Amino acid sequence: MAIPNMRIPSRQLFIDGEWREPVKKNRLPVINPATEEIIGDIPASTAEDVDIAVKAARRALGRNDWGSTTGAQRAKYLRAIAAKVLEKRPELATLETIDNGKPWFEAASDIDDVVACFEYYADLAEALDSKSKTEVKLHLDSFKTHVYKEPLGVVGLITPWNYPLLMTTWKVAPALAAGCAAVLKPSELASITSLELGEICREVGLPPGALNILTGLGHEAGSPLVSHPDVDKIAFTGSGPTGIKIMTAAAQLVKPVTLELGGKSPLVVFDDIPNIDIAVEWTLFGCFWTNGQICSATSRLIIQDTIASQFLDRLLEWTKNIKISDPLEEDCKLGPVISRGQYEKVLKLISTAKNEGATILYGGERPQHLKKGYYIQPTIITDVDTSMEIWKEEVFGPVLCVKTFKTEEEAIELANDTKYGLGAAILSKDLERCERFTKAFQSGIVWINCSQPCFWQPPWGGKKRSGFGRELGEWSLENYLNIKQVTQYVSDEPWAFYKSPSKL
Ligand SMILES: NC(=O)C1=CN([C@@H]2O[C@H](COP(=O)(O)OP(=O)(O)OC[C@H]3O[C@@H](n4cnc5c(N)ncnc54)[C@H](O)[C@@H]3O)[C@@H](O)[C@H]2O)C=CC1
Ligand SMILES: NCCCC(=O)O
Ligand code: NA
Repeated sequence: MAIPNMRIPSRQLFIDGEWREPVKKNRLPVINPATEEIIGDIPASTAEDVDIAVKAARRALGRNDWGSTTGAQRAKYLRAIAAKVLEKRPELATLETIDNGKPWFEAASDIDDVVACFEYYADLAEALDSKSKTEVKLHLDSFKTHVYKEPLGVVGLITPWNYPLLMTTWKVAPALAAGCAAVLKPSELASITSLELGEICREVGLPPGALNILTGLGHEAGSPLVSHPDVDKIAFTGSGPTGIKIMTAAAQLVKPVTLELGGKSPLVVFDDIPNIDIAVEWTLFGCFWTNGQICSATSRLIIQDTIASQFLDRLLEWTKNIKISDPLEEDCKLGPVISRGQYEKVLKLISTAKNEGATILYGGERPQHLKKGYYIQPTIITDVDTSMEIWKEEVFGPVLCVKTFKTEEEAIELANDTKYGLGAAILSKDLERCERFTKAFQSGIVWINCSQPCFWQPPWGGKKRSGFGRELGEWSLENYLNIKQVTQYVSDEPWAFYKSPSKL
């Protein structure tokens, strides 16, 4: 497949079904992390734009062309969006790669997931019609109670940069399926493909105001969205500190939030693995896929001491074999991290690990052959102590730290030794042991004999400092529905709680 060359389309904000210049007319640069060059710009929205977008969303909910649609009618729009995304797959993949830095073939596979997600939520939107009013059986005949599932209202969706269009889709697809009107604020570090989703919605004729897209900085656009009194809910994916800020601001308005935050997930490897190369590859994929910028990365390898030396030797050979290049090259397997800020943050975490006494077994620096771009070698750190920052803090870069264990109890203790609780993985031939670990892992996601595969049907999310709420599957639809119970008195008899006054 020839990778198309692309220029960044120049876009405005997408509000009320059309492109609108931000009130303050500011714009932000778009930087290609592989070249460090400015390749375009995006509009910078502020509180004034947020207010205009929220009003447009509220109007959409009040109009028949969106607010009173059935799930089946909304499904048509979702399927039309899916078809358009598929049609534009090569161009969207290229835009994703030059904006985010992920290898082109990974970006293209993200776009496939976007298509599947919109189609999946179209099916769920259709199915919603038969579930939007259900009777609840009571112990009394004089009353009838029904439960209505209705759109929650205007929802604010705030997304990160590591899977730009996919994380946007994880929120937009279920929100639209539920019949909400959405205001999306993608990350300023990778907004291009989310703006292209606006163009796709315009082309398929999505009713104005159903989806509004405001690019801009977190504190200038995201924060006013969270605090806006006419926004009914916030769904957020990003860092822990920002999640805390969002939850604090939302609490002032008793506004519900779902938070998909960071992680420091373990990968436990036992010496009974049937094939060391299969186990080594899952270990690499679990931490170095997406240029290492995965919220659920299994960035802590916990390996049984009986196999550790042989496993690490093989891990080194596989790691040296990873092709690090411009992500537009066909067989690139590791591109740059998202930004200079992230590049410096990751290198700082590595140097702190060294200063605290850990060993950089491999990597830890800029690859020699790449003088430009925010590239960091895939890095393996050993002689790690549980008191070290590299063991405790999320790196969000291609950095794997390693500890050994002797017994199952020790492995479980090490695996759960984290403030996070997103994912956890175990590689072992003994499936009863895997079952024991599944129960013992303090996480929302468990992988057995693999790491990272993520599908749109099961729930996605964590516990502890990884946040709460679930994305994907039917679970995500619930995030955007209001559950209303309706109780009707169906008897002709008086209620007779009070003594009736003398007859009229
Ligand atoms: N869990 C995940 O999937 C992700 C975790 N991260 C973690 O977050 C760290 C920082 O990355 P960032 O992109 O800066 O994440 P971030 O959490 O700062 O930003 C994520 C989104 O929140 C918005 N935002 C920032 N401050 C806000 C505020 N006060 N109110 C409302 N919205 C706000 C941003 O504009 C962006 O759209 C990374 O180093 C990584 O550790 C980053 C991206 C994804
Ligand atoms: N495979 C999707 C992971 C989602 C995230 O890193 O936020
Ligand atoms: Na960028």
